[in-house]
Amino acid sequence: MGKTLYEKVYDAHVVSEKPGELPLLYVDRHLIHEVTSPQAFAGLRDAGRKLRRPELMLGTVDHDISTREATLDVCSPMAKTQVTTLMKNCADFGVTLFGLGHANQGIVHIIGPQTGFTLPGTTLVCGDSHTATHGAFGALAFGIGTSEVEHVMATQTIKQQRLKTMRINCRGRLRPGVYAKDLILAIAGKITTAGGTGHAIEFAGEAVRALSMESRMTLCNMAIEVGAKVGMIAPDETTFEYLKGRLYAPKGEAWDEAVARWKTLASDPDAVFSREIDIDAAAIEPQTTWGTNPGQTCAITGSVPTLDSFDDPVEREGAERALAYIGLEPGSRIADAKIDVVFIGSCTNGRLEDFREAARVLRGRRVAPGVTALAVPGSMAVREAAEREGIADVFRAAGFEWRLPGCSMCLAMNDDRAPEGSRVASTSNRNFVGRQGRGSRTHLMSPAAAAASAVLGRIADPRQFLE
Ligand SMILES: CC(C)[C@H](C(=O)O)[C@@H](O)C(=O)O
Ligand code: SF4
Repeated sequence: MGKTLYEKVYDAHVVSEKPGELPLLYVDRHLIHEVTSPQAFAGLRDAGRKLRRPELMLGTVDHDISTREATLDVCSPMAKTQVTTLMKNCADFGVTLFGLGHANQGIVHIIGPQTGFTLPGTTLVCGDSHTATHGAFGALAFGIGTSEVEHVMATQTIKQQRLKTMRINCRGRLRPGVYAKDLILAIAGKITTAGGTGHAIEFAGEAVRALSMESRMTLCNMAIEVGAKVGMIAPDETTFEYLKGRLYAPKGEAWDEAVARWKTLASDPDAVFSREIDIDAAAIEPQTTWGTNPGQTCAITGSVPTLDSFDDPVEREGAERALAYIGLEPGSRIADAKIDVVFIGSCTNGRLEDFREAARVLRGRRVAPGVTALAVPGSMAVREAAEREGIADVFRAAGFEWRLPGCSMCLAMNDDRAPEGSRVASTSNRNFVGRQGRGSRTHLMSPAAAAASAVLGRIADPRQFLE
């Protein structure tokens, strides 16, 4: 029987497997950031241990740094401590760090791919739940806890259960004005936030093959939001073209060898998945969330569900609670919801393509009066490229604040917080209660939809602004 992409990468990394114990996997790549690494380094120090392979690690600062200035002076005491601790740890232990102001600094899930640190067929871990993003390259990538971070630092291995496999076949092509973000929100709406639990998801089908690498990352980024630790896409010419020539990508003969190897990773035609799901990608409309988890979605052209539409009493009660928090009437048109804040950024949608698409909507238009709009590039490289292309000017002219890279209002650990009670059109991945600031209310959507919402001051379909 053939193997799936996930099984091929998993099996190639098993170091030891004993009855009654979790298999031990070799780790090829380890990304770290300021929030989940300090205790791990401290544990290592206490035990008098060194890093097993510091050259396989890469660090960045992203979660609680300021996006106004690239200095620690304007950061919270907590951020100061975390960032300076990471700087010291990386210096002491010999880890490359893209620190504040560094040309490669950015959100951890953006800088890995951008530098070619993320490669097909590798195992990649990070103390961060959105590590599945890197699966877009055909890497087996997943988030780990802080004690596991320490284990990887000391041994370059991790204990990891074999997951069940799920293939999501995305048939047809996404229509213009409909993006990878809409696809993953539609999937979340269909399978719920628990649909992928215990599975490694493979996104496949014509719609996925047609996506750029940046869009594929958006898709895999949110695998965790449907309950799966892992989301993968088979590497192909799009993948190779993206990686070629990047800082840490193999060069010369090693590149040709690597590509030949990567071409063998795709799931075999006779591979069997534990579960298969079909999605009609061509039928998807722009999506947004109406509730407090990413599975509570509807079409932007549609309405918030009525309570009668829920058969399951638990779901119905959840919807009722979510709507009370979000402040929307059951059955109301979602496009009537007025917004106060717009956030374009995060590891879901903070890449160049995202800003390009939003700029298509914003060119020659203005943010509606009373709306605060933030554009936060996912990395310094994204920011520079957007400046060079004139995109940054489009955002500024429209009335957006054009910031420095970081997680920012995705989780509001720095001072980018949506005010209490405000409604936010956001390109991030989580719409949990209070996620973007205490009492804030989040609607997840694509960058083009967020830009359209900024212009109209209410949740808006981007297609009306796209020629
Ligand atoms: C801070 C970090 C541990 C967290 C995560 O694991 O995802 C954050 O990135 C998030 O998105 O909530
Ligand atoms: S941008 Fe948001 S989701 Fe991504 S790593 Fe940062 S906090 Fe987590």
